[in-house]
Amino acid sequence: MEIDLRLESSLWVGKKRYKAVLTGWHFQWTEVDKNNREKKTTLVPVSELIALEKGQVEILPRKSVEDTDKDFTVFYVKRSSSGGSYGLLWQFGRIQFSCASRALRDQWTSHLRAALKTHSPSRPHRLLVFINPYGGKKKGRNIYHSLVAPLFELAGITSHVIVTERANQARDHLLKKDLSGFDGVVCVGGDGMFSEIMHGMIGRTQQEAGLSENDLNVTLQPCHLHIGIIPAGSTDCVCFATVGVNDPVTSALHIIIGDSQPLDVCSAHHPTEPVRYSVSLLGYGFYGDVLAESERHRWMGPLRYDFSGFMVYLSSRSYAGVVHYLPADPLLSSPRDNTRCLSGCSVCSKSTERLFPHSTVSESVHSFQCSQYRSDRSEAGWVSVAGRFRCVSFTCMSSSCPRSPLGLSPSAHLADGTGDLILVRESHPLGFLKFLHRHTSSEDQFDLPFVEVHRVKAFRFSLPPGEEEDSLEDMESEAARERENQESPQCRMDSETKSRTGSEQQLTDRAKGDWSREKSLFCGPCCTEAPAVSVWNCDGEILPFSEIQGRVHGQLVHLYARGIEDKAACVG
Ligand SMILES: CCCCCCCCCCCCC/C=C/[C@@H](O)[C@H](COP(=O)(O)O)NC(=O)CCCCCCCCCCCCCCC
Ligand SMILES: Nc1ncnc2c1ncn2[C@@H]1O[C@H](COP(=O)(O)OP(=O)(O)O)[C@@H](O)[C@H]1O
Ligand SMILES: [Ca+2]
Repeated sequence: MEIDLRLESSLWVGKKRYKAVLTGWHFQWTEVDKNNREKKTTLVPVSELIALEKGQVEILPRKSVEDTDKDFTVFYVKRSSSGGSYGLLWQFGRIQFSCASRALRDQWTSHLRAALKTHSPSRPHRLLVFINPYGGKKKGRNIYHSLVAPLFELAGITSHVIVTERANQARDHLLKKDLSGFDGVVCVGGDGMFSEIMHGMIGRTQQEAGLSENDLNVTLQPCHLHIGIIPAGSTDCVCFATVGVNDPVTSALHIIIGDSQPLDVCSAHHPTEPVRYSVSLLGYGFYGDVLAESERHRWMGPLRYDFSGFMVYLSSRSYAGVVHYLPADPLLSSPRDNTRCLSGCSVCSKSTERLFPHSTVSESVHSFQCSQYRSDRSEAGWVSVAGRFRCVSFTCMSSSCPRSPLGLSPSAHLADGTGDLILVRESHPLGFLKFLHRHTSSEDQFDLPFVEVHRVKAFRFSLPPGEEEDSLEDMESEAARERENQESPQCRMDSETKSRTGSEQQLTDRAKGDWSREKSLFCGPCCTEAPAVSVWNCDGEILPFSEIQGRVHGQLVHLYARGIEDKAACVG
């Protein structure tokens, strides 16, 4: 039964009179001057009310200034255009109303509370918060306690906070500990920390569903707990690409009002390794090398990527490989259609209907995706491209971030069940610089003769025939044999043996995180040959192998976000 939540009366803010109206979905107030003329109206969707308190209340520091029995204070989401070129910043607005009587005040507060309950039902009440104290500029703890916790408290959210003491603590907690009673998980950190939490959540969901996540053919179950991201990392790409800004208060407000944004996830498989998941970047070649190089310069903080990017650019490497991909339906969208995935995106909404056609989400997802993928696994429809590449990148979303406001693939969609595969062939260094530089402006980085981009559902990358990768154990034992043989520092291998053992040694070193031998691999100035293989950058984590199979799982996780809001539509 629909409760009548409509209420209208005069209210006062200081000495000014306002006409206040609650329609159920919206709460609005309009200043009325002495001649009864209406002036500016503020309209707030009920779903964007943050909190409601009797009396006159301040936060930061939180105190009740004056608890008069005719007053109430409303906290709500207020938008402002960000300094950058992209999304909208959210701040909290606060207004104190005075009523003609205590009875009217109580009527307003009870109506507003009832409207909130009816029209904003999916707000979290209890959250599990993980803070990485070492992410980005190491300010995670401070950001959470000074900017976020007071807002959660105001909104009546209780949180269990864990400041991590080691890498993968959050992942292990999510895999093993009791999560009952929590409505969502909050990640205070960067993309690496988000990745850890995502791995924990996806793993836990599959465990509970009795599914083997390492099996490429298994259709994974979507996670039911939402993830909130408070940006406190180096790239903050997942936050930036799903909210439009990397601002802790904006993200906290999206969490409080229980926004929901589904997100595609790519699973990356290798025969001998556990599955890894990626949302922002699976990159071989340039981005793999940048990440590997940057690990040596972690002390530089976020700048390590720029420094390493510069160094790797100078090394001007390219790598041989064969890429196979399964194109997505070109009638639905294309990576070069010049559209942007914005809040309420119709391509993503249609995908939701396609991915989850019935009301019981889990059953329908399972049957639909299984049949879809079975046909995907046949070679029918797959396309292959061989060559030498400066980079092979795959992203499930635009991957916009402060470094690249439109992102790796500006027209990619957050939740359409596809990802964009970007192939950059060997080219003149200046051409590659042009490609990179276009990421920082609105110029089309795909409009270059050595670049191609494909919207795909799955892909795989292999080394050229005859150069396939052995298992890591094989490589390690071969590398050990090789080291024994190399007691004399002379350059004595024939070029074929050299490149083969060289590439295997590199992978072995990289697998162990040992980059120190990189230069000495090619015994001095007489051998200036570049390394034959690179590694994968999986959302900021090194995957120490070359051959990989990737598959997109549509809308596998949900974030407390709503996509990027259209500036023109939202700021009046
Ligand atoms: C000439 C300017 C070139 C600017 C090129 C910008 C490309 C930016 C693409 C960014 C994609 C980001 C995808 C996200 C990846 C993150 O998951 C992941 C982990 O993040 P976390 O540490 O916060 O946990 N981040 C990364 O792997 C970092 C990748 C960043 C690559 C930056 C490369 C900078 C390149 C500078 C080249 C300079 C060449 C100058 C030659 C004269
Ligand atoms: N307490 C900790 N000590 C060391 N590493 C941690 C800790 N907590 C999380 N990590 C790891 O730190 C890595 C980087 O974290 P992230 O928050 O993404 O920062 P950044 O954006 O600067 O890389 C993540 O892979 C995460 O697993
Ligand atoms: Ca997508």
